[in-house]
Amino acid sequence: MAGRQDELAREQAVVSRLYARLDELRAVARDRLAETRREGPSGSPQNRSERDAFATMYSDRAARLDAVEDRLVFGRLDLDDGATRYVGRVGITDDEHRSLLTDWRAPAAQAFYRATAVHPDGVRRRRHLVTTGRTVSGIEDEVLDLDAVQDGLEVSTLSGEGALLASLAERRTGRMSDIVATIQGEQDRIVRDDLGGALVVQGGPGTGKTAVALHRAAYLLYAHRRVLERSGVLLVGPSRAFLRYIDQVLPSLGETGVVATTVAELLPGLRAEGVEEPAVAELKGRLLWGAAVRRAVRARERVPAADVPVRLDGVDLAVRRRDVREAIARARRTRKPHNEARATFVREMLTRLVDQYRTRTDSELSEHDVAVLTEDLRADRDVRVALNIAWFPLTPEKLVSDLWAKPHRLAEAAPQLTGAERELLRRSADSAWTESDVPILDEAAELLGEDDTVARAEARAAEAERAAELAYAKQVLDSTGAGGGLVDAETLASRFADSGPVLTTAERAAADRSWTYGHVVVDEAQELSPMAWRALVRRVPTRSMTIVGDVAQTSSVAGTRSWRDALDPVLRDGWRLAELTVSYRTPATVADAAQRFAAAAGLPVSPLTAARDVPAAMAAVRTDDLPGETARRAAGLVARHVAADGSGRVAVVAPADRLAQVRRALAEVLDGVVQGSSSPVDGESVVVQTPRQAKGLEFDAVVVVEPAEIAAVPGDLYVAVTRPTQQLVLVHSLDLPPGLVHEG
Ligand SMILES: Nc1ncnc2c1ncn2[C@@H]1O[C@H](COP(=O)(O)OP(=O)(O)OP(=O)(O)O)[C@@H](O)[C@H]1O
Repeated sequence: MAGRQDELAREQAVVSRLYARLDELRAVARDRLAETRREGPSGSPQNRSERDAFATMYSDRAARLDAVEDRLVFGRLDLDDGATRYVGRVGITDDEHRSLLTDWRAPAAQAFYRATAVHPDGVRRRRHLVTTGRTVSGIEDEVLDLDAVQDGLEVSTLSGEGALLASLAERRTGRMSDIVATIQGEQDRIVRDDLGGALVVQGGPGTGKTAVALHRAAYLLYAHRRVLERSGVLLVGPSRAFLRYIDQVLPSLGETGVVATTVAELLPGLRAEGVEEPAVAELKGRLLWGAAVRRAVRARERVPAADVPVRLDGVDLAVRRRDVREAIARARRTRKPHNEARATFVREMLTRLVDQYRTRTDSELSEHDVAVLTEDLRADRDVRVALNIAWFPLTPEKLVSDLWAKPHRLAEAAPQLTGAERELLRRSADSAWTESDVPILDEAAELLGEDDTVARAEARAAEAERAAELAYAKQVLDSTGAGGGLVDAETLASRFADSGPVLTTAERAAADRSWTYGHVVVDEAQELSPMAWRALVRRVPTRSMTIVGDVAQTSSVAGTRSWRDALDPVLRDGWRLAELTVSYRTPATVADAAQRFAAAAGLPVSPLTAARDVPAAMAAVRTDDLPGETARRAAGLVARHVAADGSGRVAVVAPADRLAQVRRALAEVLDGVVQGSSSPVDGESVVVQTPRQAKGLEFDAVVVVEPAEIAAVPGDLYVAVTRPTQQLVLVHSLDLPPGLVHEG
């Protein structure tokens, strides 16, 4: 015992020293920030923007150092050569740049996650340090000794088992936390995999796909900071509620520059809040819309049925069919988007009308005459109308809403759809946009482009200015010796370039539909339709992606049951598959029942082994009073799992048409505790949700109401029963679906 106390004291001394150094570094960053700000708003514009850039750099650094307070150091490696290495959230060095703490993402930390007795990787002993605040409260050692394995002494395949199991047993708070101290070997291999190409991570519920995807984003930002800081990383999740559930993970890993969005929010400034039937979403998700939108755009580049007479200065002219045909062909040859190619079409037509005028009046026209005539023609109402009809300037919204509201437009664009399918898509022009409209709108935006004659001139001027700023920023970095991996010349230049508040890469990217990212992370990727894949892939020309999901949990009819079917059309052979097989969330009893159900229902399940079991993890109650029994059971779970400090979360997962009655019953039993929120992030201890709202989330305990009804979409029931970390209660009046054991 004394030995252990001594060890704790020794580790405490190291940990205290690391926190003291962290405090020093924070103070330095704050002092520099204060100094920069003290200089006030004087000096030349160049001085001011330089100061702004440094202020942003120091405040970024201060924010990063603040974010790593909790469990700053969590590991220690004792190496064969006698050296010792501490592993933590960030790298810390002393005044002389000697390493005190190794960033978990550095190559030197990899052995902390990967070394095993069979492959010790130069490690003699791995130590997990458990800290509470700044106090070391526990130590767990693993001696990587092959003899022990051969003697059958070391049987666990989990690394840092004690620390891992303790973290799995913790009460949930409604927010996801990082797993940096206990990442397992199979997860670490995914986290540190190469940046290039698309990596698909398939795994059953609770195998850590979301956690791994987020840690991988943090790892890539560390290992490829120069590339990714400039181009940015995009994270796509299934809903706003889900993004809020995970939004503290990356900051706790010291990374704040990731753009998080949903498919519904992919287009800046457009809100897609409408809802629609699954059958409509499925239709809109089909790949056919790529070609259909192209046809719809082409239909707005049209030769009139007859020549259109126009009159200028008493001279009769005509917008002739042949001229329109040739001008259209010429404009198309530019291969520019519709609205941009329109300038070529209009110029060509005006030239031909001037030629007609010259022939009709049999006159010599000076350069000046031609310029005046061209402008008069351009301003003439009849000419404008005739040219618009031939080449209509369009917004994506107008193009797509015409498809849904005007049957002839849809028939012309998507002739392969049946009459019944077209009828299904029909809706009025003022209907709200839905999530499945977004990829179609994106396709339209891509093909239409912008009418940007002015914008292009501005862009050229801005580009010249930016080149000058870049040169200046380089000079600043050289002369001050700043940089140090925190900011590069381009980032600095882009900060100089903004006259308003300094914008980060993430802010600029989020506001720009055509921004292309350096890496895209997609979670719950099985739900995406083929059209949504097209829209995402467009945003990452390098195809560098992390795609995580579970094809057995698919609930959207537009989603996928096979990665090959979903990805081959958009990524061809540019993707590779990795699998996660250990469930960290769900107790073994529950995981096994879920697997039996899924197999019986024919879902494409992945192999799954639970990391642990929990006593009395599962129960089923048959009743004629579903709402009442549900409420009583939920109240029991709240009493058991929600602590006085507010930690602990309980969910009731019910079919959509039962939510209201369940909420009412619960409100009676729990005295108004349930506010009707559908998100655990809002601090409520108990929430009532549909399986789809619960997707990706987790709770200490879950009541699933009438599983047989939820099983109408088997993936939904699979999701519902795999949400608890401790306890699952099935409340039912109908027979349970096959595989879910009744335990009374
Ligand atoms: N190595 C680990 N150490 C500690 N906790 C872990 C580890 N791996 C996963 N977990 C925990 O297991 C739970 C499930 O993880 P996560 O939500 O990432 O799984 P998932 O595969 O995305 O699940 P689903 O398919 O249901 O969305 C989380 O609480 C996560 O923190």
